[in-house]
Amino acid sequence: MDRMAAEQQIIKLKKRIEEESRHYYIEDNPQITDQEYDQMMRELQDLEDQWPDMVSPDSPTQRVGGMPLPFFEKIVHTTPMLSLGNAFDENDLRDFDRRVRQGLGNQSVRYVCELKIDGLAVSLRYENGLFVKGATRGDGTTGEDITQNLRTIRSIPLRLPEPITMEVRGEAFMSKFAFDRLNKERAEREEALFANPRNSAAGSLRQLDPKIAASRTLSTFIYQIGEIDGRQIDSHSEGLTFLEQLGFSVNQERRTFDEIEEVIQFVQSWTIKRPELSYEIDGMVIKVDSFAQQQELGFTAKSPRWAIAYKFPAEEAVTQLKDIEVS
Ligand SMILES: NC(=O)c1c(N)nc(OC2CCCC2)nc1O[C@@H]1CCC[C@@H]1O
Repeated sequence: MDRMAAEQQIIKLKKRIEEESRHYYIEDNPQITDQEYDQMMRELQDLEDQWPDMVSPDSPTQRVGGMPLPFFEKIVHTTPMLSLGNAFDENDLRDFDRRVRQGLGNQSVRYVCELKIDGLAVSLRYENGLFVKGATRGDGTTGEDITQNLRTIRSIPLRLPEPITMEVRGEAFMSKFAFDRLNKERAEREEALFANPRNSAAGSLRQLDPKIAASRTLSTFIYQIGEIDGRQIDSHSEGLTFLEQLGFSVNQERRTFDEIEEVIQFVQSWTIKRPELSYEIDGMVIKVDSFAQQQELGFTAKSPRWAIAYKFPAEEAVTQLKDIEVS
């Protein structure tokens, strides 16, 4: 195969692999067999070995980085990654709604209600459409640069369909199935077990060797646009739809409501349906949808006045005690 043909074939393979990855990791609906996928990856790897100058950072062969790092660099977030105030019962949600309506001088309010994914908050930076940097939340202002570990997560696009410069935030997590499988493997190797999926996701992303992170099946749900060049987005729900169009994994269980009583019904329904999910949630997040209204409401010292986390009642206390971090 001559250079021109190789270049065309590499472009074609990257496009096909990208599409199949989205079907498999984002839509959870694979269109080809694992063997066919592996075959395409092998063909791409062979071509890149023959034509090394044709390897680009967004190639799926470049997800698992090189050498383990000696330590993680610190990163200061361009905009702080906020924490959330908590609501523990329905009346706390009604109080939140009252504060919001007072703050808005009794305008009508639309809420977006989301599952609160029980994982590790991460920030992803894209420049001209390329994934360039990823960090843990840290203390909300300064996090750790875990770019090479985040690159191994298949649901994180290495390149966006448009050359956008933006930052997005979301939760990296491990599904219940992946968690059970990992602990089974660790038990067989007589290694300490992870107490829960959140700890196993955090422990996996804090591995200095990207090959270990790559061996752990991690997922993401992206839930916020940080800064973004140019584009005009007026509401949180619009932002989430935009994130989906860019190929991010965005949780589908979100709903919008105009009354807090409807939010309360929805929250109660998930308190019951929670065990059916393939991943762990520790509550719900309720946000004022309009960005103009979010701006009007502003922030307290550490969290937005326009959002609140409803925390599900803790399961029997003993499960909380087990929650001891393993390395
Ligand atoms: N864990 C979640 O599913 C989640 C979510 N669905 N939405 C947000 O919204 C952010 C942006 C505005 C304030 C918090 N945050 C979430 O988790 C955060 C990460 C750190 C504190 C909260 O747990």
